[in-house]
Amino acid sequence: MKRSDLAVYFIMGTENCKDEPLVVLEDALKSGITFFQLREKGANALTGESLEKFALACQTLCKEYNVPFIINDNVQLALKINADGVHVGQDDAPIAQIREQFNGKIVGVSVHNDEEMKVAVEGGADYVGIGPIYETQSKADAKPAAGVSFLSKARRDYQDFPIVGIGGITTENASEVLAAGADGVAVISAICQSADRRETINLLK
Ligand SMILES: C=C1C=NC(C(F)(F)F)=NC1=N
Ligand SMILES: [Mg+2]
Repeated sequence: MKRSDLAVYFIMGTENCKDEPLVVLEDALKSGITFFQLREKGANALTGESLEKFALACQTLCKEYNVPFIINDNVQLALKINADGVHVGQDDAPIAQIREQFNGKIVGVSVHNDEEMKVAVEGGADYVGIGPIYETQSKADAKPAAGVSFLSKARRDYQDFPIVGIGGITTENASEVLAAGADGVAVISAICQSADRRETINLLK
């Protein structure tokens, strides 16, 4: 993957959309998202067969638009349906183990400090997600908003490593995240709730 692939990283699960999720995803793909992550969480999250079917439908749409299809956390599902990669947090399996299971695929890691960043980079992650930059509505157990300070430091320490910012990012504050050194922005609500996704996506770049 290229750093520029991270420009507009849409993340979605069935809980994030009022409208039909697959309709939202196709509209987002048509409108120019560059990366997609299926993040199925919450009380009414799909599981088992219905989750697999939904994931396959998302994967088919992403293939049609030549956009990488990443699954959050669910390593087994990502392997089973041959997703383009997986995104894991600090509470998931160690990067070395994930890296081995996803040979030749994309492995993304959430990091919040220098040590986590070092372990992810040295462990072979393809990109890191840094956040929450701003207060987020989309993650119940999010850490407090950290602003761009750590993102800026990570960029100073790793000048060429793929970094995406996440957490409360909108068309209003995306430019600050990019100015701090992110290769792109990861968003849930800004795209799910948009009335004009093409315009929204253009304003996130
Ligand atoms: C908790 C997360 C942090 N970062 C990212 C990404 F933007 F993909 F890097 N995804 C997540 N699910
Ligand atoms: Mg996680």
